[in-house]
Amino acid sequence: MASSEATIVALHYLYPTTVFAYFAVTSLAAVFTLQDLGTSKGTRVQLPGRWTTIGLLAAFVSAHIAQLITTVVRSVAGAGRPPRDDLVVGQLSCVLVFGLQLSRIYDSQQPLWYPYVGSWAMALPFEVVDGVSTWLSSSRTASIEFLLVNTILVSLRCVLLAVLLGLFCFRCIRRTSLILDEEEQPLLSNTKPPRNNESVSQRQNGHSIYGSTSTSGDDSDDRPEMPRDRRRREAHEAMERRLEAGGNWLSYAKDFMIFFPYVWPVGMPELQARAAAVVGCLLASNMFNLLIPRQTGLIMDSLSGISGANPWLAVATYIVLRLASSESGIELLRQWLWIPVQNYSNEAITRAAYSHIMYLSADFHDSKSTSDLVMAIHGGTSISKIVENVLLHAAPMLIDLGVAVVYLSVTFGSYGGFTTVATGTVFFFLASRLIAHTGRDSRRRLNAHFNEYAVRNRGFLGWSTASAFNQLGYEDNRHANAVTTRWSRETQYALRWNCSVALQSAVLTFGLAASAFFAVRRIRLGQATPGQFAMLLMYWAQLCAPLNFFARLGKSISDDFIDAEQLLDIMQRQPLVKNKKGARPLKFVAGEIEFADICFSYDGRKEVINHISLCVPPGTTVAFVGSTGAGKSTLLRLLNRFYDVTTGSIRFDGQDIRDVDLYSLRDRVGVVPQNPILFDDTIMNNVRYGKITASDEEVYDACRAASIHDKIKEFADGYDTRVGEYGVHRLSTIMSADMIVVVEKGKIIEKGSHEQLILEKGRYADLWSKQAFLKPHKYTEDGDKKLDSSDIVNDISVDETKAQLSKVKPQSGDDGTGQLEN
Ligand SMILES: Nc1ncnc2c1ncn2[C@@H]1O[C@H](COP(=O)(O)OP(=O)(O)OP(=O)(O)O)[C@@H](O)[C@H]1O
Repeated sequence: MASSEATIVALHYLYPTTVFAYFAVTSLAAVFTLQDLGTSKGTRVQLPGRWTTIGLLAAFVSAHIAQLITTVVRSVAGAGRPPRDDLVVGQLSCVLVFGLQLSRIYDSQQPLWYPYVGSWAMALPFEVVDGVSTWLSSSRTASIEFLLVNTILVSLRCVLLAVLLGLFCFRCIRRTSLILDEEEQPLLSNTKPPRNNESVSQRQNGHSIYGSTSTSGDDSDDRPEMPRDRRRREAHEAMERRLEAGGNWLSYAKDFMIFFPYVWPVGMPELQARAAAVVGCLLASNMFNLLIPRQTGLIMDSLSGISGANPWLAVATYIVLRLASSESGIELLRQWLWIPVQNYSNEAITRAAYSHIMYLSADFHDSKSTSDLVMAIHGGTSISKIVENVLLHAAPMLIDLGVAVVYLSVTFGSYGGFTTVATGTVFFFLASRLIAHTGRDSRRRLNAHFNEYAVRNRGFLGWSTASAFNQLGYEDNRHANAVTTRWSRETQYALRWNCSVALQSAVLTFGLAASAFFAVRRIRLGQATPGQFAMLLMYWAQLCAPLNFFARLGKSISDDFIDAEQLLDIMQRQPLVKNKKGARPLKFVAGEIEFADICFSYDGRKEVINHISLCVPPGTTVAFVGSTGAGKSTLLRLLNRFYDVTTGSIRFDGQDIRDVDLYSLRDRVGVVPQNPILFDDTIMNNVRYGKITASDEEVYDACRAASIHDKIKEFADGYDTRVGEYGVHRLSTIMSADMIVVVEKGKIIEKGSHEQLILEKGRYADLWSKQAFLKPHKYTEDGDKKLDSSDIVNDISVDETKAQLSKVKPQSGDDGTGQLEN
């Protein structure tokens, strides 16, 4: 008899535990393998109508609640004592497990079937066995009314489960016949394809598919997408693409392994030892988390005389434990150990990312804005945050929670364990849902905030235009709307945030209330001491932090992955222009350059350089002249191998520049670009930039060779004169060049000396006649001369200018935007 009783007790615990374990494992597997993400990999069997399922499951949960009430009423009213633990905890657990299923089905438009259907199939035999065993064990002791109600409720639950399973089977059969029908349908459906810019997440039932990190949803504004939003959207889409390609989170995370050498201090035993010691500290913290509340209980028991222990000793032990676990104890040690490891990781990632980016070729740099690159490097530090979150926070907290459940179950019986698990589960689901909602409100709030600033800035910047068009009122209104929207969203966010905090705290308080109730009951039965009650209160307060952390963990990891996405994409790129295998250093002979019938296109569609052939003999000066966009800069970029020509070849002293070592080539080619950001420095440092290790004497020699040494010496500060930004292209240099090459639409249309081209009265003369090179400079508000990036310093005298202009006859139909490169 005792053994059958024990079997029934075990059954009451086994039923919800088995179903919950199955449901949790299969749900996690579905999330992990992305099966819960909808239909992108083909249609799948759906649960019977969502609302039908919700209705049937709600009735099933209600039947459990009804049975719980019946059990409590029967025990208290009949026997005058509380019901057995297994009966109450068993029923409560069933309410929790199936209540969770209910809330998840309610939340999801297309729930994945097998975690649910599988658990219903498992529940059915448990229900039958439970019903029969209760009948057999209580038939002699219980009243006929109780047996009747119990039988009705158990039968109802069995019927509900059978209906749910039956409906699902019916669905399966119908789907099979639909598939057979579909095989006879035309291949092309009438369904509209998704819009190009529609992200995968938006295609999945209007929901974000990867948790709460959606950038879609109703947080969009009418305003144009800001760089911050664009970066986030692109990273989010890249994440979705890679997730879909990988098929599960493990494959997805595997790509991030390229960061491993930066996160884990490979080859640095001291740092590795520190990381290992940190794990020890975490385990010690886990121990303190248990020992401190326990010691509080022991103090209480010693003070009340229950335990007979020395209260002074108990308090002293408490103080020691407290100190050891505090910021002056184990925390300090942990930080001391961990900070160098953490900083190593941030430093290594930042340095590796910068280096990698700097060695990528021009195609990459031309396609990215500086802010994109800066933000990508910044986002890379999230990698170490993920590792820290998982290893240093999640793992110890999981241990804390596990210990809590076991310890409370041992001290206060199954009720104690159950209330902890139940509160934790409800809190987790509630908090993660609330976080998703507040996350959306937070994005809306931030967007409104940035919009307000943008409108205000535009208003100030465009004040003269708004005044001239008499639109100050319109701008004022626009600003007022932006401010109102921003503050209404701030209010919305603040309210939702506070409500969500209140709700979470209420769940914890109810959990505490239930635990306290069960604890008091046990103390009154003499099964626990008042000291253990004090321990419970303290322990419970300690559990809030891990619960809060876990509720945010999913979103925080997913956000960190998104932040690191851009850097991952960059780190996976390889330069398009790189050294050939076995490339030899350039052999410098005299410095002859030959463009041999070269063609080039940036995008593979539009020819930017179109069959150009040109030979530049050693020691000659060639100036490239032509309209904006003619291809002058591109020619020089090709010479420097920023890109490789599509056809033809560029030869340096007879060697194809693609065959020689890239860096030996660049050692020989000096370029001063139109926007020489790095050249706002002294003449000495500018000349030395070509060879950083050059001595002053070598710099003088180079300038003597270029016949500018004497001129530089004439300046007040000589070689220490600062050239300033954008001050290095001179008109006189172009006029005195040995050869001027006029480029138009990627072709050479004229070449010769200045005098020859002026006399030819072609395009070059045309540019002169339009005074394209002689346009007055713009002046800043302070009266300083301001140069555009493409400006050329007009350093020829007024008389010389007049003389040159008199040689050319004005012609019509020119855009007058000619520029020079030399
Ligand atoms: N990175 C790039 N990607 C795609 N197209 C480019 C890129 N750089 C230049 N182009 C295009 O190639 C053409 C030639 O540009 P290039 O800069 O060589 O002209 P340019 O003669 O030097 O003009 P400017 O005098 O204004 O500097 C233009 O149509 C330009 O828009």
